[in-house]
Amino acid sequence: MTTLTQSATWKALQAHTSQIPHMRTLFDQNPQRFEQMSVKACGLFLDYSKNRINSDTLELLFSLANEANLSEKISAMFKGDVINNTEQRSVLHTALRSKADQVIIAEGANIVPEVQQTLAKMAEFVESVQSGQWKGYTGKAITDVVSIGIGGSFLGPKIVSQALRPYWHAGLNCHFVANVDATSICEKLKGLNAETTLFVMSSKSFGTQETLTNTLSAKDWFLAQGATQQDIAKHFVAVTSNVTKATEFGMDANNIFPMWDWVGGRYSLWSAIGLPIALLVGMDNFKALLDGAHQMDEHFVSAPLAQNMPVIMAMLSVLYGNFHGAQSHVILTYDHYLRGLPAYFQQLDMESNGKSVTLNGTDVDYSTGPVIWGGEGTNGQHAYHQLLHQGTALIPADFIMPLQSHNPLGEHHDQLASNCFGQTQALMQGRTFEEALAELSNSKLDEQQKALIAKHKVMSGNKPSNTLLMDKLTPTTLGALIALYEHRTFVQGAIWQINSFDQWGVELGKQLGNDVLERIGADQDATELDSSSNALINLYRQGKL
Ligand SMILES: O=P(O)(O)OC[C@H]1O[C@](O)(CO)[C@@H](O)[C@@H]1O
Repeated sequence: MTTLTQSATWKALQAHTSQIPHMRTLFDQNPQRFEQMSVKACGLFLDYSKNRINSDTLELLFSLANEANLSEKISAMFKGDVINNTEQRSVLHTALRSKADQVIIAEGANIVPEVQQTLAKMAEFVESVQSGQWKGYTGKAITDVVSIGIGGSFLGPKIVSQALRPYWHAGLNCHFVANVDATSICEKLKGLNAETTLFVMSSKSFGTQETLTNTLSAKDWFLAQGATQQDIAKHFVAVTSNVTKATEFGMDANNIFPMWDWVGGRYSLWSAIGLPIALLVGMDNFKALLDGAHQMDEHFVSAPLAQNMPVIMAMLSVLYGNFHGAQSHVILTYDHYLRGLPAYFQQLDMESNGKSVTLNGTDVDYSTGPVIWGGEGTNGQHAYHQLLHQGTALIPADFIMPLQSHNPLGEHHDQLASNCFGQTQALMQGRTFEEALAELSNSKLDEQQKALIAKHKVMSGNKPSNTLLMDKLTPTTLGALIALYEHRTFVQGAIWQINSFDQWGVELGKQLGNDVLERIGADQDATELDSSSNALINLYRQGKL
């Protein structure tokens, strides 16, 4: 048994949460609830008043954070301590958005100058591609970028580029390939012109099967269009921490942008892995993105726990996961440009906190990371919101919305906002049997039928949600928003005493995948695995059922 579940605060929270009244009552009891339970930081506004909390709950949650030595753990990360203990690595994605004059030490050296040099190299490259100075093998400017990478080397560039669509440089388009399924790359290459296409291959390790295979296929395609081996340097660049492997693979040394072991894949969009973003939105906007994240870093390290946005959001998630039995958390973006964010936060949180042993190897006896999922509003309202309102699972929700649209059109944004706020209200207050019955008062149904229908219309309410607002979706507010969720994930991991920065489960999948690939290519049927795996491999080898 871990000491966490034996602590007095843990037990006090267990007792306390069962006595918290319905949120309707909490709002009736305290007219100041919104003012007291909202916080503004780095261009973001968080209303967390629609949660199953009162001041005692918050006090207990912050005690839990203090007992976990949260402040010490935060400073350990920021100063480069080796907190990823299973891979013996510092965790310094925050250094990627630090100020140029900061000194941050990893493995005995100040890493800020390298970060700045890489940003300068990116700036030079971005400028030359955007201006048309960078020419393809027939002397034409680049019109299309194909970004090849997977996991953090895909989701960050793709989702941030999508979110910053209004900032794209005219004349450049970007296509993202991640999956090893040939359909993905074949569909993306259709219609592209090799003379004007630039491939950015992103792989921290330079050893990921999908990315290597897709890059080789991209090279084959490029050469098949009439280009020669010497032309490759004008059309292929790589981002990696394994420069040796990239050069051995055939990448021109001048076309390699470095990154480092102290940056986790799912935290890497701030590094040169963000090159496709910078190519699309320009270096000034990329730096504004970094600046937004830096602002959130400063808030995270300096704000007291009770006003610290990432800490508040993390502790609320701990509350629901550990004391109310919630097993999933939904992210609902009320902005079409942010439609990819749930997938980004899904990798960030689930790859980080999907763990079941503590840092020192003890089995946890409490829930850790929830299932993260979601989508864009209002689409979800006509689909899975039904379960949020009336299902048996408790699913805390984050609603995210900019106050101003990049595309103001008639009443669209008013309607979008009213749906967003209306949903949080409905989740919180629900509908009682009496209210449902009253709504049926003018119907022609008899009393028995009315009672039956009313029963089906009851919504218990008391469903928690956060509402996150920003003036407008800009590179800066987006940077702050993503860093907010990074730190939220970190705080949860700190409470649960797990390593949020390794991913051994994912690594096993890679290993077994390679093993199966060998068996698929072997001369004889597979016989050494379990009967199901053998049979599936052999069916595949036959190519038909
Ligand atoms: O950048 P790489 O080394 O190709 O890895 C890609 C992704 O693979 C993972 O290790 C999981 O598959 C992620 O953490 C990482 O972002």
